[in-house]
Amino acid sequence: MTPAARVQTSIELLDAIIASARSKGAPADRILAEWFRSNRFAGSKDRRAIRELVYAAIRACGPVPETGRAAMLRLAETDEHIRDLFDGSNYGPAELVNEEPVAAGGIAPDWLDRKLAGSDISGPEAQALLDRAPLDIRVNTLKAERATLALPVEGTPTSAPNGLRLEAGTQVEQWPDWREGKVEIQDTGSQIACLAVGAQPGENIIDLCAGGGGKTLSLAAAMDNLGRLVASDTDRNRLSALMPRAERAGATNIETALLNPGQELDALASLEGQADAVLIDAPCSGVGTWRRNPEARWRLDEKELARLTDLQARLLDIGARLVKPGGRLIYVTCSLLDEEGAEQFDAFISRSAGFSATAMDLPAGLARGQGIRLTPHHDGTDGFFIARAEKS
Ligand SMILES: C[S@@+](CC[C@H](N)C(=O)[O-])C[C@H]1O[C@@H](n2cnc3c(N)ncnc32)[C@H](O)[C@@H]1O
Repeated sequence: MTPAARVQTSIELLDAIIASARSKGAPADRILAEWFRSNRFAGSKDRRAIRELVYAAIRACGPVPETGRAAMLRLAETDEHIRDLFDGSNYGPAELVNEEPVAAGGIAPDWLDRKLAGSDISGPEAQALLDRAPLDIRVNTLKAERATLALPVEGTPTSAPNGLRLEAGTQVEQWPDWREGKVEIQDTGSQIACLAVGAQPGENIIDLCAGGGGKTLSLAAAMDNLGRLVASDTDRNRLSALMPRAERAGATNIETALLNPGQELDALASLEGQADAVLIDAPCSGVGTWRRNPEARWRLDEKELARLTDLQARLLDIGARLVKPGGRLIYVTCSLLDEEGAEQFDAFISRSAGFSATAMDLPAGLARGQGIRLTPHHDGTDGFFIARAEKS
């Protein structure tokens, strides 16, 4: 493909991504994967170039752009080379006309910009939300040790005790060490959130929103496979990805529980008041993961944010019922908005007799309300709010 044809293809893909964001349809990654699958003439260099153009254009636009062409023209404002490719050549974008609309730049749609600023995310903190994310792995201590594991490439130790940072794009999933479960791909922020649980061998721990088990596997390793670790979620597909991962990781103390939305406690009734620790890695806006999913900021609206904050409050109350006296509840979101983080946790503490916030000794982050916040700018991790409460 010519460079101009790659730009035109990216414009068409951006049109599809914008329409899909508006209708809450398929995510950008899936739209790209499908296009690559059905257009085999695009070679690996074309695919890489198109992916980079599409994601750079998404990052360059704050609010949802009107069209893919307007989004590409926003990117072209910072890259003259792209502008020159609007030359009307075969398969390339049509020539520029006077006063063509250019999509607005910035960090996010205005309403979200204001919410970020209200949570002290502005300037370089806001800009860093759109950086490219690094690739972090966690050495699985059930099978290996960071100090002695010889990997195909050398990683840089991160602030998480078992973490290593690799060059973005490293094909970790092709390594024998990954297939043998010695390493897991996991952002450093996620690894640090697991440290906040303080999981110990022999404990009874519930990972209430376990999803595909990223944090569950980390907890199983901290427990050295001793004790009981219940991984629950309402999403059957995500939860079903967990056991094969656990097998690869050699994690043997995990059991899964599929929950009914709205009746979560039904499947967990026998565990009420029993858990040494309950981790609530709550569904959230995902602001802290925009580096990986920059188009997520075009999908969020105030109604969805309100739905998420209501769900988070409900999950906190459900989690609280499961904690035993003297046990702990750990609340985590990958959002940087206070209404999903510090304020949500404050409200929980205020309405929950017997629970009080406790200090955590984590290797990164800054105090935020009664918890700790990690940010891409300050910590070089995905953004997280992490807080812990103890039940008297
Ligand atoms: C942030 S993700 C969890 C990520 C996971 N802990 C990990 O580390 O890979 C939030 C999860 O909450 C789940 N969820 C949504 N509503 C829920 C509910 N009512 N009860 C339990 N889990 C729920 C979602 O399906 C999603 O998997």
